[in-house]
Amino acid sequence: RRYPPGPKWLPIVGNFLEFRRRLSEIGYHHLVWKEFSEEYGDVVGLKMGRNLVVAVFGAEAVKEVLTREEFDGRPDGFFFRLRTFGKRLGIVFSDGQFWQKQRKFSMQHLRNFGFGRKEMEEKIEEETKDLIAVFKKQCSEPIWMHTAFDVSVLNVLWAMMAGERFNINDERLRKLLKIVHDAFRLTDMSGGMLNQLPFLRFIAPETCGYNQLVDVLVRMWEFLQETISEHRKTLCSSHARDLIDAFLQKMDIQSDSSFTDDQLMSLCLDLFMAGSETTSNTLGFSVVYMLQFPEVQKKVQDEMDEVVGRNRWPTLQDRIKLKYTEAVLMEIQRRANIPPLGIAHRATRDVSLFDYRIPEGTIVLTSLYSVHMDHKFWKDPLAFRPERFLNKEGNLEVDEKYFAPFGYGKRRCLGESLAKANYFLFFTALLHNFYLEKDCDGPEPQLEGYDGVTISPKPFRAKLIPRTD
Ligand code: HEM
Repeated sequence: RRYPPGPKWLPIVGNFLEFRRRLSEIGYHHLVWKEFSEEYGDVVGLKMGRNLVVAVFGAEAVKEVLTREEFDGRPDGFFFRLRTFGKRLGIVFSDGQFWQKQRKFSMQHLRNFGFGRKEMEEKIEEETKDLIAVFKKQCSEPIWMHTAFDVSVLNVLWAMMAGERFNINDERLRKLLKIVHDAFRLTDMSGGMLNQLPFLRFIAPETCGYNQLVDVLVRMWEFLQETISEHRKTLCSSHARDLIDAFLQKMDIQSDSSFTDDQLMSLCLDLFMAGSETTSNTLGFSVVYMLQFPEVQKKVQDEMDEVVGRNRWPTLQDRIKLKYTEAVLMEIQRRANIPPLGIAHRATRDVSLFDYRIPEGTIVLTSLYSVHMDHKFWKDPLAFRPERFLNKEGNLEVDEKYFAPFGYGKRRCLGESLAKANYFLFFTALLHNFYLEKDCDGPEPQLEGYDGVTISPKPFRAKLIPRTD
């Protein structure tokens, strides 16, 4: 068995230069990979600097990788360790027993603090009320919408993690979230230039993104350190107020050496980053789609008026009846492909995949984009057509093999229930309260966003017209 097909490797850099050349023409990492798949098939093998990188395409191959234990590893290397003090820590880029333990701990304690339960919904409702009130105050002018949900979305997670919330206009947090957005645009899922050719940080620290990345990390560490120190000072051994407290208590019992100061910081960093960026971008794009497809916006509002009425706001209990609205939310996720390549996996031993041999340590990328844009299954994948998720009777019909915005398998998104609840409640609250219209004096809202680990909406404003009827 042989390594998957791909372009010829050059000494030292492998396919690095060819990838960069294509990227400068095409503009998006996932579309460069798509081009490779058109030339070489559903399993493509490259060498990027020192890393072997295999990418898989189509529902069959993606599901195969995401459900096989031997692909449950995460990449290692300079870029991935930079975030976590040169060690393999955190939850997103750790693996093996360490990851299993940390994932279980985080899930269990987030649940204790409301995650996936009624308390979470109540918390989201509070945040939606607050955000809508801010919009109502500001809506005489068009409002910048691409990052409008950032703080509110983070507040829901932060309540469970750190027991606090931020004012929607909190300047420091807004700045922090802005640099997190920028950081997501600096690199790509294979670890980017810094992982492939780490010596570049000495020769071209600016161009390879090293300086900017370190700047983001230092600011994040400072912010998290303050929060953790505050918790340490006021910790009570018999009562945990939030996830940080629960972690500190576990550290104090000293029953498990994987619970350390560095790990607490890394865990917070991972949850902060994974939890804020993806959901805010999805909500940002949902506004773009509603501006570009006003007829869909109207149908959502009509459905909500009929099912929920005008006397109260939609709740999670209404979801089951708001079928068209749910179909719209799914279609936005399918079409916008916020994490187009999911999160990189790693082969934990030599494995065979279909007819190919994948050596231990190979980084494996799963093109969720290719699943959502599969021509055979979706027929017209580029079209924005929420009805594709509804059957003849008007009921939701989803084939999970072809719709996997949160991935599958053991490394499936840990925040899925929170993300879905946030997405539904913020979106419906916005459309319940306002008609959304384009701001003709501002930049046109773009369906295609900025490239990066996650695709993010380009800046745009919208006119929010209160629905008074
Ligand atoms: C719409 C919003 C979101 C989307 C589309 C999304 C999508 C994903 C995807 C595709 C993965 C990778 C699965 C894989 O490795 O194969 C992932 C992993 C992850 N997500 Fe999310 N996510 C979202 C929101 C959240 C939120 C709110 C949190 C916060 C709690 C979160 C935390 C994580 C974590 C910690 C992982 C890594 C899990 C692991 O490696 O075991 N995500 N997410």
